[in-house]
Amino acid sequence: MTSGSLAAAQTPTLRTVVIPFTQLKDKDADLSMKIEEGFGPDGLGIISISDVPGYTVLRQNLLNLAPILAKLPEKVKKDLEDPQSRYNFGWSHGKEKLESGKPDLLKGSFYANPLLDVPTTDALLLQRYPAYCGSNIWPQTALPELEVAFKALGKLILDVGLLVAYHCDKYVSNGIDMQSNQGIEQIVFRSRCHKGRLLYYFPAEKGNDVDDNDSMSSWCGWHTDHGSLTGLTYAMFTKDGVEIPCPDNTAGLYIKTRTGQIVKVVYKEDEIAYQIGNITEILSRGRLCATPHCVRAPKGEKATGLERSTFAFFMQPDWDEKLNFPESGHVNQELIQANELLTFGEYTEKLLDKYYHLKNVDTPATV
Ligand SMILES: O=C(O)CCC(=O)C(=O)O
Ligand SMILES: [Fe+2]
Repeated sequence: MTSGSLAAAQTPTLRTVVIPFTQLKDKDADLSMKIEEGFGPDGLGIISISDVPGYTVLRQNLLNLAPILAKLPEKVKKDLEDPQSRYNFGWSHGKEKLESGKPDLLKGSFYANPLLDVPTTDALLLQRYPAYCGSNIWPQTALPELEVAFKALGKLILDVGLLVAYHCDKYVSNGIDMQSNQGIEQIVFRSRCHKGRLLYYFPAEKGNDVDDNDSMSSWCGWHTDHGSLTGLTYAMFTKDGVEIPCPDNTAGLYIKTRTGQIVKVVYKEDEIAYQIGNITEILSRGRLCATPHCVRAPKGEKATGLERSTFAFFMQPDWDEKLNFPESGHVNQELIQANELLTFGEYTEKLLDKYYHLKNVDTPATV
């Protein structure tokens, strides 16, 4: 056994904190214990919502399309690319970099705003914030079902996410003075630049493990998401397009807890998982913590031909949202002067200026 697989074998597998939808939609319910257990300073960093009406079918409808999209002719996929937005809209394959610095050919992504096809036509804004303000590109002839399925699932994950955000705000405002319109719920509700990402992890070829360094983050590198809140589906594993249960239980999503322990997290197929992004950690003054996570590829014989499809929905503030940054004690605070009022777009721009070399290190649509 190599050191990497030894580490995986010793890594505990933990269940997410689960909130049934009926409780979540009750605005009078006191979910503070669960929010703290999931997102608080000692929390695991992930909460899943069970029994969301209509979710199972919408998940299947979209995830089934990921392998079909990835196998469209190269020419068709090329027409779905958008270099202007640095591949933050439409099809993206091999445009991002892995932790090793090599181009990421392991997965293909399709990005779109599930709520707005054209968030703005302002040329200056488009030039300044192409990753946020760009327009959707749908495969209208090659795969017309994609637009319908993407928008339907995205809308549902956002609606449930707004309820999660409501309960997060209730928990946070219990401890600190927060202006009512500065909560996550309002920020997410007002935004015009949400981003959905349909992910397809290509299968390993026989005898050619994707995981040459045997690391935990072999399929998707360690990162925290940049925005407010991320919704995640349970991934679908397929072989030759036919759904199968994942044959390697060390493959999947891993999280680094607040104490630095790495755990594999599991949730059920019909649950929607939510994680906290960096901006929420900053605005909540650390009461809700961003979630470091990565994805481990399956290994060995069993991995041959195994494909993984999933969907992430990045709920992020509008580019124009003025953010009330705390004076101190948060990540990236060196970028912000005391009492400086920055919009989310300006803040992202500063991050990109400072960390340009990190741009596209496996965190597209997140910075
Ligand atoms: O593939 C996954 O399950 C997670 C992907 C992810 O973390 C991301 O796209 O930010
Ligand atoms: Fe992520």
